[in-house]
Amino acid sequence: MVKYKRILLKLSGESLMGNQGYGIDETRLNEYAEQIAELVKLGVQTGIVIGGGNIFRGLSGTGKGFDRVKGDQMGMLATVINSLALSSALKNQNIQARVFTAIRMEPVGEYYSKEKAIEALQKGEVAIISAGTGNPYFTTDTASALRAVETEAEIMLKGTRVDGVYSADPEKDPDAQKFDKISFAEVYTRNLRIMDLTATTLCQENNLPVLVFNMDQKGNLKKVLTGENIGTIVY
Ligand SMILES: Nc1ncnc2c1ncn2[C@@H]1O[C@H](COP(=O)(O)OP(=O)(O)OP(=O)(O)O)[C@@H](O)[C@H]1O
Ligand SMILES: O=c1ccn([C@@H]2O[C@H](COP(=O)(O)O)[C@@H](O)[C@H]2O)c(=O)[nH]1
Repeated sequence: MVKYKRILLKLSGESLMGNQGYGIDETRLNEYAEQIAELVKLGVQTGIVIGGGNIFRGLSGTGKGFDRVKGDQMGMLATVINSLALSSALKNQNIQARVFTAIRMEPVGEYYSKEKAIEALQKGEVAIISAGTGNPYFTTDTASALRAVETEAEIMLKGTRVDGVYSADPEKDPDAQKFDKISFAEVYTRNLRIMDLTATTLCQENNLPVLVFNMDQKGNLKKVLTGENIGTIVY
């Protein structure tokens, strides 16, 4: 018995590089694909948005003299690369996946529409929705929130490399305390940056709960779906 019928899974691009420092680590990619395949076999309708931080982020480009809009477009293309890699890894697990792109670029992927993505989900195909929102100055957290709301997902699962939301960034503050649950209002008042503010607002305004959990630990995705108490729920 699974807890959710339709989900939107946000994967971190940065996690996809494993210990390499750049690009895609095949071991990590295949581990993600195995975890997702388990879910699909349980009948969970699965939409996915992947970040691009393992390849390029627009903001870091501006520091090197890139035009911000061009840099963001490069970042969005990075998410397409990650999405293609994931679709290929899922195919190796005998899972049907369709890559949608927010920027038109057939035959690399199908141009995204809510209807096409929902149709894929209803057929039991994984809908990997890439190229962010298609617009600069956003992030893939915001794209995830947007696609979750559009595709009527019950929850956004933010699979990341920390095991939940903390009172401060746990990668910087060893004394940070983990929350089991936290309201969106408290995320604002405590200025917690597990997602950017645009994404947080979109989730809050549309009553979309977010579960933050460690995706790099094998088996965690299934635990989330079978109702085990891991991660932090933001409501
Ligand atoms: N209060 C907090 N609680 C937990 N994590 C936090 C907090 N504040 C900042 N973080 C950071 O947020 C990161 C998770 O964000 P995310 O998974 O989106 O990573 P990313 O590097 O932005 O990936 P992407 O490549 O998708 O952009 C964690 O690695 C953690 O360091
Ligand atoms: O809607 C969007 C989403 C993303 N971008 C750009 O892509 C990179 C990679 O995404 P991350 O969320 O940081 O992993 C991001 O830094 C932006 O430059 C975008 O412009 N619009």
